[in-house]
Amino acid sequence: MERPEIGVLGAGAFGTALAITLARAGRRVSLYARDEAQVDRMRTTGENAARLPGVPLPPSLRPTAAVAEAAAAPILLLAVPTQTLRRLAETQAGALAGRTLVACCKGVELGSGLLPTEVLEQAIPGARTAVLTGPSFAVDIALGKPTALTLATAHRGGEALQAELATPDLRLYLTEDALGAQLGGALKNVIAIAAGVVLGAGFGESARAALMTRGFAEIQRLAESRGALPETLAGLSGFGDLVLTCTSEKSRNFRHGQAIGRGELPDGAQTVEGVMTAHALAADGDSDTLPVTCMVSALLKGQVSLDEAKDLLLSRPLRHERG
Ligand SMILES: NC(=O)C1=CN([C@@H]2O[C@H](COP(=O)(O)OP(=O)(O)OC[C@H]3O[C@@H](n4cnc5c(N)ncnc54)[C@H](O)[C@@H]3O)[C@@H](O)[C@H]2O)C=CC1
Ligand SMILES: O=C(CO)COP(=O)(O)O
Repeated sequence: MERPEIGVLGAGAFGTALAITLARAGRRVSLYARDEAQVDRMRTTGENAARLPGVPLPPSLRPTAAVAEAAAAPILLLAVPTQTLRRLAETQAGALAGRTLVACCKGVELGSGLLPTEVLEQAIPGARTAVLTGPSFAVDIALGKPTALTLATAHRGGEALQAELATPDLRLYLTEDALGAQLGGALKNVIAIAAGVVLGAGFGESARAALMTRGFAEIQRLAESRGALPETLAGLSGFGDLVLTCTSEKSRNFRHGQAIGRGELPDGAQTVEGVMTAHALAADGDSDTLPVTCMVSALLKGQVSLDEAKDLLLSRPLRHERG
């Protein structure tokens, strides 16, 4: 029996990489981009030069500018930035209804404080949702390098979905803790900005390790207070992604922080999820429970200087390590 087609909505770096690995594994995949010119270029050149230059699109991958064509598939991967997810879901609610919707984004929505699956469930009542998250750079997935991710869904049918989305290069670990998986993925971007600031400002790798440790404690504190499972946070979508994003210059969040730490202007054209997520969480939190997040938000808004941020980041009051 032929396996169902998969629709990927959003032809950025991550959506294109996921479409490529699935198509390479023999799946029929349609990749929706809202920009017709981009679709024409992908069809004629056989690559997504804007986001993943040099990686060929397999023949079973069909770029399309018709959302209904991609959304005809029973499983849809929504690979757009968190802050644009609601608009996509609301404007295409009819086409998305009745499908399995897999959020492939990491962040917290500004204003509502909601996580991606919560946004989808609000925009499309009764939606069957999941989230695909964890440590992976799009370029690694696209090039067929081995990657392990978390597939999280609180709905039934997780095993079947796992079987549909796993590829030889993309190993998927299943959990029902969609809350923990999403909070880990959202917060690690904020900590990665802070890690970039620390290195960019020349505070050194030892300071970054201290910051990552405190950042991880912050992720655990917030997520567990909301009911996430500790093992989720210790897994790929939490600790795993924190390590990758805080230690690689391939990360846009890390590079964003690095530029700020160096006193340079960050590249405003990139998707840097941690910026809005920091503001969203800081709006709702306080510097006792979310010290790094609140500091990153204040630094990004220009409310504290780099020197003040350094003190806040690295010179916390002496106390017991477990505190
Ligand atoms: N790039 C990476 O290595 C990874 C990215 N992610 C996550 O994937 C999500 C997307 O990031 P990227 O693909 O890297 O960003 P990107 O900036 O490369 O692409 C975002 C794409 O979304 C499209 N888009 C925005 N609003 C849309 C709408 N309403 N309808 C259709 N398309 C729309 C844009 O045109 C753009 O092509 C983010 O949440 C990111 O954290 C997750 C893992 C790895
Ligand atoms: O989420 C990612 C790695 O897992 C990609 O990180 P950036 O969005 O910082 O590039």
